[in-house]
Amino acid sequence: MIKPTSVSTNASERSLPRQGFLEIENLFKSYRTADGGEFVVLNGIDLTIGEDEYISVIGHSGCGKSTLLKIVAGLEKPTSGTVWLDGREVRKPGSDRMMVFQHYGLLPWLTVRENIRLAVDEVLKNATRAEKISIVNEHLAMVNLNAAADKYPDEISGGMKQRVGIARALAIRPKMLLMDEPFGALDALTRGKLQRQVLNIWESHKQAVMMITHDVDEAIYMSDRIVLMTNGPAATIGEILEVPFPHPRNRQEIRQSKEYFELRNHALNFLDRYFTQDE
Ligand SMILES: Nc1ncnc2c1ncn2[C@@H]1O[C@H](COP(=O)(O)OP(=O)(O)OP(=O)(O)O)[C@@H](O)[C@H]1O
Repeated sequence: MIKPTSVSTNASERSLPRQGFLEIENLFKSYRTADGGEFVVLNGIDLTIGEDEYISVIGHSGCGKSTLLKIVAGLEKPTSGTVWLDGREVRKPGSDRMMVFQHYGLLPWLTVRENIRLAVDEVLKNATRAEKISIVNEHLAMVNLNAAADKYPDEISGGMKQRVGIARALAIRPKMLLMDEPFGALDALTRGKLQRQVLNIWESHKQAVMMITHDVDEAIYMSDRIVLMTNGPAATIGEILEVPFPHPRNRQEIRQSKEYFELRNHALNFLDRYFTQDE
């Protein structure tokens, strides 16, 4: 039997001391419409994420997942509410949070190595040249890209480009990794391999991760908790599901279990319920 963890929006609870590494408190986001009205995207999001917790966010298209991630990244401002990271309010982008996008965001005129190096130069300003070279090499190796280090983005596959994006994000040692459908553009085989690679890295250097996905199996395989969002407009968190499998996980093994089946069905039923309401 799947028991969603409670989703609290009780104001009195928010005055308790902060316990999470990332704390999203009573977050609202709306946009002005052309006719001067208000389009509410996020309607009161409360979420706490632990220092080494891997969280997935699932919801129907347009419900506001990317908006939520961009607010945590500091790329968008909330209309009201607050995001705290490690006790400090998030007001703008910072090197303590790195984003990985679905469409890579690599600079085409730089090689794989130079793309990673650029981020390291920008952020780790006090590192020596030798330290920077060693960080870049370490992260190239982490995602098995040594052989492609001197190639340009045009000369490598989509899966390899995504590995460069991940290496670049990790190389600056952020406190938190924010991933917006990082495997969404990849074929199934490459996606599976890269999911495992990201988990290997995360299992050896645990950190807070918030990942948007449309794939329930990916969310169960990778994350500690799954945040299910209701449909937009005015989306909020519907349920949060605990994933009961310890890391490291074996995809084939967990898929055989009754808990996997129940969790998957619970998440899919939640999404179906909201989809049906839309029709
Ligand atoms: N700058 C903006 N101005 C006005 N509306 C916006 C803006 N950015 C996003 N929206 C609207 O906010 C809603 C949520 O968008 P968002 O991209 O966060 O959804 P999403 O859940 O990530 O969608 P998808 O799964 O399709 O990527 C959408 O209706 C979108 O049109």
